[in-house]
Amino acid sequence: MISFPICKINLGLHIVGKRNDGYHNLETIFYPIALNDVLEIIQADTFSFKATGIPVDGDPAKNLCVRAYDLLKQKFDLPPVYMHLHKAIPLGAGLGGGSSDGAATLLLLNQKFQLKLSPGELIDLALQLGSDCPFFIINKPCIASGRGEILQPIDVPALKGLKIIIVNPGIHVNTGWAFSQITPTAISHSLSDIIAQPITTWKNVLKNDFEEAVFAAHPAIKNIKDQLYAQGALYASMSGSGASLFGIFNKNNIAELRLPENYFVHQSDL
Ligand SMILES: C[C@](O)(CO)[C@H](O)COP(=O)(O)OP(=O)(O)OC[C@H]1O[C@@H](n2ccc(N)nc2=O)[C@H](O)[C@@H]1O
Ligand SMILES: Nc1ncnc2c1ncn2[C@@H]1O[C@H](COP(=O)(O)OP(=O)(O)OP(=O)(O)O)[C@@H](O)[C@H]1O
Repeated sequence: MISFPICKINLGLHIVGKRNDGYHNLETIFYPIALNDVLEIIQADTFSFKATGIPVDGDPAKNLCVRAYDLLKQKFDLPPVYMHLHKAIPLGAGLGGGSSDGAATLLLLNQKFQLKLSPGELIDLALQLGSDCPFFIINKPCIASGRGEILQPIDVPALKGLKIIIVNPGIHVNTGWAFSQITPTAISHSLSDIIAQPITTWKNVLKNDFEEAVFAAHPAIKNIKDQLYAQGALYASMSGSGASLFGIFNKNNIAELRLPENYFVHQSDL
């Protein structure tokens, strides 16, 4: 069976409080983006995992696909499988690519071996893999709170018919470090009220709390946001804890950005 794990951007991201378990409560809107990896799972005589495409760092046994399989294996008598992950989503980019692969593995195995896990049970398992993982069980625009697992689907009419450009400069921002730089504050504007307004009103009110610290540490990341606005973006922001930036444009106003050749750039319709 094959699946196409997509990625996400965050429309607004507020860190609202530090929790006793070391994580933070946040409020954000997850928006799915049509940039995807490919994951194939086939029943086999022995377990194996192969990754191709953009190289994934670290121990393959800790890949989120393998961790998702192991998590289900603790609960169910799963047969061995061959898993092939082809990576196209940049890593450690604030786009949730690894989380999406982990969630896709849970969804595929649930379907293939008829495990009958409900969406709520899949979300609980996904949260054990990472805070961004539960969203990828749903894969529809959602307003999120808690660590990101309290999810409410939401319509974002302001984005209909527009185009997105994602730029990743390949700078790695450690997520734990980014959270450690934030002093949590109570949310002053309701995210759902903001995104119900026309996109031209978002610029000064829809904010990613990580930008200040990440831009201070990496001026090259801020420079991309400035370029996106200079090229006519209706709205531009960093996604997650970075380092990807996205700009939202009218279809007839696609940016011609002057970026270093090694930067990753993706364009798609919203
Ligand atoms: C920044 C976001 O991408 C926004 O969508 C996510 O909150 C990050 O989610 P993620 O990459 O799945 O992160 P995790 O693997 O769960 O956590 C990495 C580290 O980030 C910090 N962390 C993460 C999520 C959260 N709500 N509070 C935190 O404090 C913790 O130090 C944690 O050890
Ligand atoms: N399937 C996978 N795809 C990508 N990275 C993975 C995967 N499995 C494990 N990882 C590890 O997770 C790290 C973060 O990758 P991911 O693409 O999920 O970044 P991200 O969405 O920006 O997350 P973070 O916000 O934690 O940086 C990678 O550097 C890699 O070591």
